[in-house]
Amino acid sequence: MNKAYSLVKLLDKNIKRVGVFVNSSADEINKISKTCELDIVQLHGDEDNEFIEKINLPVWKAIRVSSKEDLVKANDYNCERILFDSFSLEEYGGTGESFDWSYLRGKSSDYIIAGGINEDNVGLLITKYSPYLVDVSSSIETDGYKDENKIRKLIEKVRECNE
Ligand SMILES: O=C(O)c1ccccc1NCC(=O)[C@H](O)[C@H](O)COP(=O)(O)O
Repeated sequence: MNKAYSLVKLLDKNIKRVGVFVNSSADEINKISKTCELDIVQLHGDEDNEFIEKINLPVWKAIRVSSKEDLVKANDYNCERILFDSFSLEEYGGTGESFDWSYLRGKSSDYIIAGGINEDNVGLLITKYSPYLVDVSSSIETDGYKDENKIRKLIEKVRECNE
């Protein structure tokens, strides 16, 4: 937690601090949120509404998509935002794989989209589906660490969508 907090302290004040958790206890999440001065809690595990109610911060709940029926699950949760990510049997997130975006059927400005987003496909995702946010992980890493050059390239592609 000390390392997380030292990184959080380096962030520009305008950047939202989002903590990603997978099946942690509510007590632990609330404690880490407070210590690390998070703004948002992003839940990628099997958390339900009863659990979400115990979280002291706004919650973004991840739904892992393997069929178009999974998108309807967005209605099941009381939370600030829904994030659609790819389903994997092995991982709760960070798979580097996209789900079939055609399931979104048009504009998706209420939703956060994740899963296999990279500098080659982020433009299409934004122009075609207008998500509330895109959430990117493995494509901007090198050897398991975030790579500044890759992050810059991805941000350039995102900015090109608004030109
Ligand atoms: O990134 C991880 O390793 C991870 C592991 C377990 C649960 C969630 C995780 N990441 C959460 C994210 O929001 C990722 O950005 C999202 O799953 C997309 O990842 P990627 O497909 O690698 O861009």
